[in-house]
Amino acid sequence: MIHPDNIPPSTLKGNGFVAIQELSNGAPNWTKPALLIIYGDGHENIVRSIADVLGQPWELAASLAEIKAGFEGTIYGISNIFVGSQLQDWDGSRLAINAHCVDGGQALDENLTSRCAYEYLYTESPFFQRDIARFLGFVLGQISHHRDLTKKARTTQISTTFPDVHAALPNLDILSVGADVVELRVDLLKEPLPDGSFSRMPSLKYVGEQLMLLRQRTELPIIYTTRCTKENGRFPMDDPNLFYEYLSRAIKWGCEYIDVELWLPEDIRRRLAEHKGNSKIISAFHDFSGTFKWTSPEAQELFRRGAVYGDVVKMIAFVNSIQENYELEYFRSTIQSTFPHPPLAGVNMGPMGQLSRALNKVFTPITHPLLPMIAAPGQLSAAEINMALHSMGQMPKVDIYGIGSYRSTTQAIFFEKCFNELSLPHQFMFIERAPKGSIDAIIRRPNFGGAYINPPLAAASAPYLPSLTTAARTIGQVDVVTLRLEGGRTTFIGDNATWKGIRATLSRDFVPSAYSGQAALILASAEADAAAAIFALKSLGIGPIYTIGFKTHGPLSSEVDPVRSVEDVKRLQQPFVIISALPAEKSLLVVPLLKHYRVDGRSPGSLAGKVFVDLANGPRKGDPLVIAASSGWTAYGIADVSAWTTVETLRLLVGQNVPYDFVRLASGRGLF
Ligand SMILES: O=C1C[C@@](O)(C(=O)O)C[C@@H](O)[C@@H]1O
Repeated sequence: MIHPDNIPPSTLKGNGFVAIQELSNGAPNWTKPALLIIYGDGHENIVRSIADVLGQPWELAASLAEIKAGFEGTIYGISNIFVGSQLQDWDGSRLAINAHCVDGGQALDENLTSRCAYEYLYTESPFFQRDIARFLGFVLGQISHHRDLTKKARTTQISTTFPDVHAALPNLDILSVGADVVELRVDLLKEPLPDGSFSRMPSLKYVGEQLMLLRQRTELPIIYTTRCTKENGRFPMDDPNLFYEYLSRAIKWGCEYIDVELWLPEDIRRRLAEHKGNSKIISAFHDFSGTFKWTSPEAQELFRRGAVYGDVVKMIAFVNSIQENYELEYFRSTIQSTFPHPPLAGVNMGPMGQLSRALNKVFTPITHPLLPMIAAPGQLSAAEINMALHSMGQMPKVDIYGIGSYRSTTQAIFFEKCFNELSLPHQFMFIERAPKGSIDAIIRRPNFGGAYINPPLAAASAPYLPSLTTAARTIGQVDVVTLRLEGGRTTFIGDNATWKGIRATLSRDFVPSAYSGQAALILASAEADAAAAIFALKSLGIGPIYTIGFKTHGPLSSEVDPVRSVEDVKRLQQPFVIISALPAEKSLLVVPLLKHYRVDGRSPGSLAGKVFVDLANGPRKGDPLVIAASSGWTAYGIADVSAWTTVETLRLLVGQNVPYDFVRLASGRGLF
């Protein structure tokens, strides 16, 4: 492992406001962050929105002295007019975020930008609460895409080459099917000038707004790239400080990844590493000469240098022969056996290098037919890579099963669509199962490659699945079966994706710490119907859970208490989240509770942003979601949860990332 001598850990940013602790039972214990929000004149609403997303109370203040004397758990907002020069000697006791509304016509105050730890660019119309949740979740260290991606067997990055992100938006969902990360080629952006021409380089204002736009529309983490002219980009190389300026701003904007070219002076790369906060650095090296040698000592040295500041090291060379792919593979295996960290993304450019694009496993750059141009010679699409892998025996064709009731046949059609879109070789088969029928015979079929089961299987009824994930065992239900090859033997693993679907739904518009220590109320006719929801809530560090209609007995029962009477309801801690797992015909029973605990988040000091999830599936008389929304709840239905569950299921079964919005788009209204 390579350790830079003089680099402090990645939390250098100094946003030590959030203590991230994993409790012994695995549930996180998030501390409520202390924030100071600077808002533009007339845009104080953003303070309430941010507090909503955090599940914390808020106040507006007229001076920093007032804020310093205030409660730590309260989110304070101060107008950029009042704050003036006071920020100059801000003691950092709260993380300062400059919230700038780009559609208000107000100019950005660069002085404020430089004094704040982060800058949140947003639009009021349209307004995206989920974008705030994503930004805060990331900068506060509560969400780490990188941690999840490093666990994935293969990852890809789609290199967008649009001069203006607006052009990408209509097709973004389709473009990103199969991609794990999206790259914004900042150097390829073309900022129009009033005279109809384009500026030599996009201004920071233009770049910030383009980044904001992209982030509002994709759930994928973003790589922010300023590729220089020598490495097939357009960023001029005469002033390296320009790279510092653009890249350090990307860190302030909360970009998940920044691409830092290795030719940049050491001082610039070091300073970026020292201030990267939760952003990750991709150290990038490109050689277009056609003479680069993977077998040379120089190649090893380049990796070592990249590894000093890089969380990922990317090395890319133009090649002229197929032989050079074998040399790259040898280089890759040597590097991987010598340095467990950081991961190497190594590919060859040019038609002769395409083999390496199929073999590389870390952040493989991909293109898509809908992009205006390829970002580098020889780039392949996700579908082309899958076909190549299959033809080389690296992705054998298997049968993936959908096992379920008639109702889940539309889900089956969606799976087939995805397999086609990604050119996966697998065959999809749907099998109807009697409600309590065994699936033993199915998993023993010769070409079985995995299955989803909807409705799920009771874990206790499936002794033929000896290996269960912790989630499946604790929840007591299996909704996905995957295969693992161990020592030449195949093991079947029973997993549960539903809890992840529920958790993803809960985290869409609220950060994880919003749930910690808060009360939840769950309604169901039986424990089994609510188990995945309880597990999801516990994974977010929720406080007490109250149940109505059932009692818990198994491993989920700690800190879960049944509500017995109306008197009990009156005494309960106000729930931050209500989940109804009642059957469709009973789903209106939740309505009095939604009304009783109606949300009033408009006034300062009050705790807003409460969540209602209705898991009912099927025809019913009235819709509690409508009533919940009109009582101030942020409400989600089974379509949301099922779409997220499908995203998770696809990841588990075929290792491919398909965005939530694509699932919603491609499955129409009838998925569930
Ligand atoms: O670094 C890379 C890799 C790349 O050059 C390629 O070869 O696919 C494409 C670029 O957009 C990206 O920044």
